[in-house]
Amino acid sequence: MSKTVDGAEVAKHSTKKSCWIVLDSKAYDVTSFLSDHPGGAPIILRNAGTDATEEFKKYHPLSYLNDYLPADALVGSVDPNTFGQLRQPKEEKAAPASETDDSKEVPHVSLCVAATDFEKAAKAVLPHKSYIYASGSANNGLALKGNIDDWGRISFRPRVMRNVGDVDTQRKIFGHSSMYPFYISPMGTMGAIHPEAEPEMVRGAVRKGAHVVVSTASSKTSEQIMQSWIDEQARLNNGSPTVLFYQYYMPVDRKKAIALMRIVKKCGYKGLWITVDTPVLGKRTADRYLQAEEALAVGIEEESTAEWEAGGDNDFAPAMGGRPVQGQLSPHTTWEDLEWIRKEWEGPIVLKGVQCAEDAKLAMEYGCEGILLSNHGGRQLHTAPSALMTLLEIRTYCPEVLGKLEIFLDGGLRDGNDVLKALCLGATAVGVGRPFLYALGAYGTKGVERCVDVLAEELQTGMRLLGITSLDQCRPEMVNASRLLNEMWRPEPLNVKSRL
Ligand code: HEM
Ligand SMILES: Cc1cc2nc3c(=O)[nH]c(=O)nc-3n(C[C@H](O)[C@H](O)[C@H](O)COP(=O)(O)O)c2cc1C
Repeated sequence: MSKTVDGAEVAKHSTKKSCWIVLDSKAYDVTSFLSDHPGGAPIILRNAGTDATEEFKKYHPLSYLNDYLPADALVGSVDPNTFGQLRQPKEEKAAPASETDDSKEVPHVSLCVAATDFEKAAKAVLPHKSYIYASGSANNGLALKGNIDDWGRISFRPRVMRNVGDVDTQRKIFGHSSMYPFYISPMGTMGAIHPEAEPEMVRGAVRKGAHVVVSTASSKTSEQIMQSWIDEQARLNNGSPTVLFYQYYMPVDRKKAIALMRIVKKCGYKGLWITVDTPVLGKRTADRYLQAEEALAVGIEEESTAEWEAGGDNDFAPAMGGRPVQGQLSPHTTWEDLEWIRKEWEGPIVLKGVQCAEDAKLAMEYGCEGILLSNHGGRQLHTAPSALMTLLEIRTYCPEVLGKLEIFLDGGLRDGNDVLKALCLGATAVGVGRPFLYALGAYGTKGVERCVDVLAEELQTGMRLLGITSLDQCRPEMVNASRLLNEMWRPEPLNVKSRL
């Protein structure tokens, strides 16, 4: 039996020298955990001496208390009659005036006419920290900018007079029909974006018949997310083609890695998207500024995270706030790991984050069923290539990959016509990330549905104007990629003579 403590006693421990926090009606002494917390010390300090259960649940399951806190951190159960004596949390830092829109009003969802419109709406309602998390990119943002720009640097070569009365936008991903050739990209920590988190996103997707790739770093468990799919399907008499795939950050610990894969399999996820572009976390500049400001605000200087991000002896995956997450991803992963993964996972495997022709070829040789050309939405390597650039490399240097693997692209897709360009160049389907996250943040399920509709309408119009009625008719000659091809990587010519 643990002892009982008063709220007033807990409230006294609200500094970095002695920091207690109430979670699930129990008080914990987290003083020594502060510097280990992957979400940073400031967020816990802001909640020191308070009941932080609801805030905590936004980001992680209660089971984390057992998983990550030492057993002696438990101080005792809080006397329910003394909850009123607990401290109230410190206000979250407001966004700097330059960062905010004048109005906090969310426009009516029907005013979101383009996928890019959801960002403004989300910025108006999301806590500043959540918006920074969603919108952030690596270093000075050039990789993200390149992603968006490159879609505009390919133009169409349409055919006319081809009877385009009816168009069919359906596409199969590993045999699973989707209403559209785009799916919702995996994005972690949706609890910071919407209180219902991933299930809210899934409900919108199921209603519209679009597939979803669920992130390992989700706020809800794989089981909870799958349950939301089951429930929504039941509500629709199992009438939606939507299926869920799983994005896998390989835990460092092999036992944990296998256990996670078994859960994913048992839940019924239809494919494993293994993220390979994140051996360490990229430098999320906007998050870093925010963390430094938060740390100063609660009276601690931001400790350097350089050591963590280099991987070191600890292994980490991305976290909101730009901090590494302990034990979720190994910088030591190699191609050979695919062998044991294959033994555990019979379904399709997609490598998420392939960024050059050589690796595309290796993925094929190692027996993967798909590759996702992606630079993680410009959040990882500074000036990493856009997915389009990588696709052009593959077409040039190892076109055999295109016939063998399912090819996916993501990053910067903001228009149904971008989707069409990818398909003309041989993609099976594409992933869309931030627009759906912003739509979720601003409008919940309704926003997710609207975002699907916006992209779908552009796609249908684009197909008609391009002169096709089904996606099988997409051809490389329907786009002009010359500008990008001019800039594509070429091997150094072998006959270059040294001037030395
Ligand atoms: C006191 C016990 C706590 C433990 C054991 C704990 C544990 C963790 C762990 C393991 C992570 C890594 C990310 C993940 O796996 O999801 C994390 C991230 C995070 N935590 Fe905590 N945490 C605690 C308290 C809190 C509290 C009280 C808050 C907020 C009020 C908070 C907010 C966050 C945030 C914002 C992140 C980054 C989100 C992410 O990347 O998923 N944590 N925490
Ligand atoms: C907020 C956010 C969180 C993300 N979380 C993950 C993740 O947990 N796992 C992963 O493989 N990719 C993650 N990504 C990358 C996306 O899956 C995808 O590659 C990228 O967002 C596509 O670019 P777009 O946002 O420009 O559409 C995340 C992206 C964002 C914006």
